[in-house]
Amino acid sequence: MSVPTVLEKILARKLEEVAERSARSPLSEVERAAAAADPVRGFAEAVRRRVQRKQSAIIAEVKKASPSKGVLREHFVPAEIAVSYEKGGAACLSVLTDVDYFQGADRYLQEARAACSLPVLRKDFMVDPYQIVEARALGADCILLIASALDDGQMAELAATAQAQGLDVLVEVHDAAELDRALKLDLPLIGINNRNLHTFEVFLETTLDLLPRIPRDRIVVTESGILTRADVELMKINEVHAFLVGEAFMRADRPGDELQRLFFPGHAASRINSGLDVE
Ligand SMILES: O=C(O)c1ccccc1NCC(=O)[C@H](O)[C@H](O)COP(=O)(O)O
Repeated sequence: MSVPTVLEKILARKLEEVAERSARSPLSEVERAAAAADPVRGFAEAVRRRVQRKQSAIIAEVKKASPSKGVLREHFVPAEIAVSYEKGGAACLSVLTDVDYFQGADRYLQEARAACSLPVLRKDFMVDPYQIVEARALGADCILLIASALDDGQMAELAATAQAQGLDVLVEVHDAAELDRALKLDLPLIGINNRNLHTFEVFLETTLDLLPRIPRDRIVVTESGILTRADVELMKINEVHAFLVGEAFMRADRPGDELQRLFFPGHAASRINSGLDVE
């Protein structure tokens, strides 16, 4: 028998977690909370608006720790980080809610969203429709579907639940076979994760290799391993304008300042947030 990878362990734990949570709060109760949640902020639209102008659309991640890197940030105050990201010119936030492997929490999403006006992705490992309704109840605007964690039937069911809840979906792939499966769903945001979630290897070429296979009506989000100005330039000269970035910002004293330095050097954040052309 082969040793399970970290992704496989995370997914096994998620199934237990869903069982525990639904025993504590039945679906009907979570559905009522979801129906009473604040109106959604358009996540895909916030990304699209910038990409159409060839401006960088940054989905800035709020992540205390990760399985591959351990603790990234000791001073971790999600509301403070969210404010800093908004000032630095982020288009959206991604907040880790997974407790066991990322030291995340549901309340981090709520605190980050309440502190700013940006749309928020619930960054977690979705395996059951319950978690999607829960995401809406928490105030999320978008959820993540990871193709390598789901079969076609599960992806379609989870995407339909998200749509019924009014949530956007970021569907994440790492290779051509996963991309073909993701493209069967009518979803505008395609995330290409440069990190192999089984081995943790990171290659930015993953995005560049898959790009030619993606129809022009989809928005490509390059995810993971963007650390330097050269990484950003490499993506931009290949017409990739949407980025999901965590580590580079989380290790900085002021995450929003680092965002601005990496993506909008020499420009005032007020111009970025007002939608003026800055690149
Ligand atoms: O980051 C990990 O170690 C990890 C392990 C297993 C599953 C997912 C994992 N990360 C999620 C992500 O892909 C990143 O948080 C996201 O793309 C940002 O990446 P980075 O800028 O490299 O922090």
